[in-house]
Amino acid sequence: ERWVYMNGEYRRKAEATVSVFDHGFLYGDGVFEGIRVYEGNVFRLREHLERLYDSAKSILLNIPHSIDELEEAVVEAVRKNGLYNAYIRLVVSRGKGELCLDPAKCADPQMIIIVDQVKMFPQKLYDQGLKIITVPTRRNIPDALNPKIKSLNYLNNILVKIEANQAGVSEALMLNSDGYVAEGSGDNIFIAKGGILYTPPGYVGALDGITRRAILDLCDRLGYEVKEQPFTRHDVYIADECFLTGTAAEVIAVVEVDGRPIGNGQPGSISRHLRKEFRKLVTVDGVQVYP
Ligand SMILES: Cc1ncc(COP(=O)(O)O)c(CNc2cccc(C(=O)O)c2)c1O
Repeated sequence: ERWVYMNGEYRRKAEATVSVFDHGFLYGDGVFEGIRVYEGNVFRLREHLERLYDSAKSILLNIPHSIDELEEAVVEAVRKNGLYNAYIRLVVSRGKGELCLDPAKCADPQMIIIVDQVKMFPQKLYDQGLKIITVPTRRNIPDALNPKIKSLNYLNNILVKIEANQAGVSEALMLNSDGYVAEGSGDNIFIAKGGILYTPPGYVGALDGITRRAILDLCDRLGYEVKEQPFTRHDVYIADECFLTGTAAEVIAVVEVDGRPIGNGQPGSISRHLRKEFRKLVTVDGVQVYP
């Protein structure tokens, strides 16, 4: 039986409900984080919380807790559920309001912490690599709804997921309005060419992924050169390797994009190496829940 943290108290899953007048439900007015627990370690919890507060600040949503209090609440929620390997969904919604957009009419933001089992890609996709496509749906332009804000507004991503489903693939890439590769529906992208790694810089318009940052740190430590510069679908097609990074995906190789085999069509040596090293990182880099 799972416990859900809601605004300072725990409720059973069945009682963990929000009002139909909650603007998170009505308009996607809120922010969230997806975090993983590995063997009792909440991977990079502080970085996730800092991003949550940045996203909230950007939409002028006040989180009624300090970041230290929230860190404590997350650790406590994991402990309360007695899980060592889990997926945490942190949600802050604008809260109950009137049937109009005005956030000023919402008095009590909802602070929710869900702790549950992890849903991942099947192991065979890690061994064989993903076949993905690029889709016509572009990533939100930064001067509309900035893709760096991890908001509850995931329709841009869901539309991409629908196009992936229609094409019978498990992930799809969005371009930005200039035609440069931005990211997947729920993950960041890296390619490798001639031993050098490339990943889109922030200004292309993508979520500043925590896993992406962890891979950049790993590349630094392992001596892989990484260039944060824009690239196109062509650059992906002719790359030696391609892989995606994200809390759910972790590090997963891409072996085909729009029908073009990437490299020799097998997961590449760099992505295999980085995935191995990443798996070592996740049990130590973060906050331990249990003594
Ligand atoms: C649009 C987008 N881009 C990149 C990432 C990777 O960011 P992190 O490395 O910080 O996770 C995300 C995060 N995507 C994400 C996070 C947690 C769960 C799920 C899910 O598909 O259930 C998806 C995302 O939603």
